[in-house]
Amino acid sequence: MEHLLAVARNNELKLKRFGELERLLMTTRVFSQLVMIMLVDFRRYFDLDEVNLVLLDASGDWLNALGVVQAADLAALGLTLVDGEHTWYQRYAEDFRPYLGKYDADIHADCFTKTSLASIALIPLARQGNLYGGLHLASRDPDRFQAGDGTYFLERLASFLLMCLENSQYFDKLERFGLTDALTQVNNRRYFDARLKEAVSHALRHQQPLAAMMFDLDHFKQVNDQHGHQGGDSVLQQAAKLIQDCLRASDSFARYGGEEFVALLPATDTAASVEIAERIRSRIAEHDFILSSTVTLKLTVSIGVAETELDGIDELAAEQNLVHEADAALYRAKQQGRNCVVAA
Ligand SMILES: Nc1nc2c(ncn2[C@@H]2O[C@H](COP(=O)(O)OP(=O)(O)OP(=O)(O)O)[C@@H](O)[C@H]2O)c(=O)[nH]1
Repeated sequence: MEHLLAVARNNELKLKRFGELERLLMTTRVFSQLVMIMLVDFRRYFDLDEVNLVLLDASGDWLNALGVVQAADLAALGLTLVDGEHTWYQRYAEDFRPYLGKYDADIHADCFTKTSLASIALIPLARQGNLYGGLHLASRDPDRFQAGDGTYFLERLASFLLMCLENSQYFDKLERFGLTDALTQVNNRRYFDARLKEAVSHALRHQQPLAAMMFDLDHFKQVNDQHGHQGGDSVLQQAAKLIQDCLRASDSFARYGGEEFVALLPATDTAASVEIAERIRSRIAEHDFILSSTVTLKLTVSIGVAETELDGIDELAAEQNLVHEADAALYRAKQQGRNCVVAA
């Protein structure tokens, strides 16, 4: 009797705590925070030895929601974004039912990083015959997950998680509309300011270089004067695309205002960024900007490059200095006659 009472109390406590976790998941709208709850809190809550999350990301939406820097941080905690088919995908492809049972390194090594695991649960995140990812739970206790255990709770958890993840993506998209420049469709200043904070903090933490580039189209006023504001708008759109195409996916690029653009290049020092800036400068100079079927024009760009200090500096000062120095270098490029790259 005593024992039954203890079990009942224990179950009640578990349900109450799970209710709290569910509420937390439901009210968390930011994708990265949701992932943190799934990777860190789940581990603690379910007393597991490893938790990993795989998300199918063929469209790149999840990666976009995180940004490359944050995606790398979460990857270290157990998030894998998969842009195509993967061995684990075939694992679920048959019926999208959870697998509970023994951990076999020959079969399951790609789902976990630890090797001393005894039992696992591989839970597909699926709905209506579509697979979106998988949650992988592992324990050193061989009895923790056993073939034949009921999977109702895990399947219910998986569909709940999928709903929360999708919701966070809707919120991210809504937010993103406020972070995109309407004319050029590249990121706007607000986006850049947020990314600058993250990128500087990451650079200081990992003692990795971080470069900034400021771009300003030369004599842009004349474009407006000669071809009208619409002509100027079209040039801005083409220039934004040209510059963005020269940058990596891990770089952050934004319209800073007017005819000024800015880029952040993680893990890139001054020498490498000057090379990249030089490539962009000559690409713009060579480009025929098309204004109509009969009118094209040539244009140049001036570029200022700077690299963040890594030693003895706080984050806020590093952010301000980086932008200020790139801007000062750009000013010098203008003074030196335009159509050139100047490093701080
Ligand atoms: N068409 C268009 N023009 C813009 C936009 N934003 C800013 N401008 C124009 O960009 C021009 C910037 O001119 P200035 O700052 O004088 O510089 P500039 O003519 O580019 O000369 P330098 O920068 O010194 O080489 C101004 O005429 C602004 O009106 C925009 O969204 N569309």
